[in-house]
Amino acid sequence: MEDIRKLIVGNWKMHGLKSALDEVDRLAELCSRGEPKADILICPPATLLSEMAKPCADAGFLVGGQTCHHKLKGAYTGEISAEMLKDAGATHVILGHSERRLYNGETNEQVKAKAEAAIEVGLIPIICIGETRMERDSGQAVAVVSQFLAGSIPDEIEDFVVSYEPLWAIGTGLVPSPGEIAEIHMAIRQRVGGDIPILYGGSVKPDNAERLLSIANVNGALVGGASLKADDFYGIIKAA
Ligand SMILES: O=C(CO)COP(=O)(O)O
Repeated sequence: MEDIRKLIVGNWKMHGLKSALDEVDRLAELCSRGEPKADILICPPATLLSEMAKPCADAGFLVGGQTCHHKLKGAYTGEISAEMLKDAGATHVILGHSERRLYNGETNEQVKAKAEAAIEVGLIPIICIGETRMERDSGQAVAVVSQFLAGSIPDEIEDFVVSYEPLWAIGTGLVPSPGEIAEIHMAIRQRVGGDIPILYGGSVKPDNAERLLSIANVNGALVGGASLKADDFYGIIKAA
């Protein structure tokens, strides 16, 4: 368990034009100063994926998608298949992010089907789960997260990543206490076994990364806002 290599993921969400490639160059320069002790994965908007794949590969970074369709191909206007992500250079795909569950109505069943599509083409799904503030305040956090896990993870799956992202911590500057994070990550660990990386996401910043990444069973971070600027993201990578 202790030797799971840390994975630091930048989820750029709907941010980033071609000019954002400068941030990749800057990050590459910062990371070239020492051997990173973590795997670094950047999930840009799909429009940037192909273009970022080469500079990222040169710098030793992985690239990934932010979602994919559950069907491998077909008449689904506007959608992106897992195979297209893979073809563009992706190794991973974020699935079931709370923003997609919230704004696109994604259900556990859909997340599970998307994960199956991802696995079929050789992508590693990063399955996101987390509770609302109300669920936490009413003592249901562990139960909610366990329910998400049970519903979103395919039965026949070996290689995947789980990311615990409490909804109330995303973009708010709020983070659960170390004890609260440890409790959830332990519950996830008990369900997924010893080899699966479990990330924490929600207001991870350079100044709290070291503390968050030292909590038991926290094997990395899923970073939103602070992944957009290379210097901030590097601050988090360094902490790992
Ligand atoms: O949603 C997140 C990453 O997927 C977290 O976003 P922030 O780091 O901006 O809180």
